[in-house]
Amino acid sequence: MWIGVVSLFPEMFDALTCHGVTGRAVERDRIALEFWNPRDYATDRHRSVDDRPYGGGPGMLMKVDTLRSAIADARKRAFDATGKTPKVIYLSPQGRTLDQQGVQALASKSPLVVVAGRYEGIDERVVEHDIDEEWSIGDYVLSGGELPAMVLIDAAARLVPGVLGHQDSAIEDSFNDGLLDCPHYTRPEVIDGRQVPDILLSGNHAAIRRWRLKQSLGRTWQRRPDLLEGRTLNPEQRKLLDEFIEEYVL
Ligand SMILES: c1cc(-c2cnc[nH]2)ccn1
Repeated sequence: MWIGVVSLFPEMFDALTCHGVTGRAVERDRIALEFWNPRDYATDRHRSVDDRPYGGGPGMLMKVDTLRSAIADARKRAFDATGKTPKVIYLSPQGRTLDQQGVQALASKSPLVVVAGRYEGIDERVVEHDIDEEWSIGDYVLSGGELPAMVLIDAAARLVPGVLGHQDSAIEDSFNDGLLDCPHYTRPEVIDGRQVPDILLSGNHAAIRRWRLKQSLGRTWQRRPDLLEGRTLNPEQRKLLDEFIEEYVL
C-alpha cells in the first residue's frame, strides 16, 4: 500500500514508521510512506506556510500555494509509484466519521494521499478542487491533522495482507466483525481477590471460544447497542446473546 502524506510536521510520523506493526510493515515494504512538507515550497524569506483569513477573525489558514504545490507533487509521485491516480484525503472535524468500514474502504483504495491541516484549516476552494474525501476521527478539535492521519494510516495498514502475522490477523478477523472485544486476562490468576474466569483455565477451547463470543456480544449489547442495530446474528450468536441478557437481568 502506497501512502503519501502532506504535513508541516513529517517527523511526527516517526511514531508510525519507527515502531511496532507499522514500523515493520514499512521495513518490509508492505506499506510505503512518503512525505511532502508545504514549507519546502515556500519562496519568501520567512518560508511562510500560513495566511490570514478573508473576513478577519482569529487564527490563520494554511497558505494556498505552498499547500497546493505539495499536494500536486504527492499526486504525481503516487501515479509514478503505482500507476494509479491517488485518492486524496483531508482530515478535519467536518469530515465523515471514520469507522472500521470506512478504514476497509480506504485501505482498498491505494494509493492514498493524506493531507494533514494545521492552524484553522485550509481554504474551502482547496477542499473542493484538490481533496476527494474529508474524514474525521471524532467530534473534537485537535492541534492539527497529523494525529488523525496517523490513526487512519495505522488502521488501514493493519488491513494490508502480510502486515499482521497470521496469529494477529486471526485475532483481527474474529473481532474485526463489528463487535466490541471480549475481556482479556493474563497472569497472575488472582489480582486483589479477583480471579480469572474458570472457563479460561479449563483448556476447553470450544467452550472458551463460545465464552469469548458471548462476552463480545454481551458487551456490545450493553455498551454499544447501535453496533447491533440492523445486524443479523447467526443462530449461535443469537443464542449466546440471549443467554447473556438473561443472566444480566437476573
Ligand atoms: C480529524 C481532524 C481533526 C482536526 C484537524 N485539525 C484540528 N482537528 C479532528 C478530528 N478528526
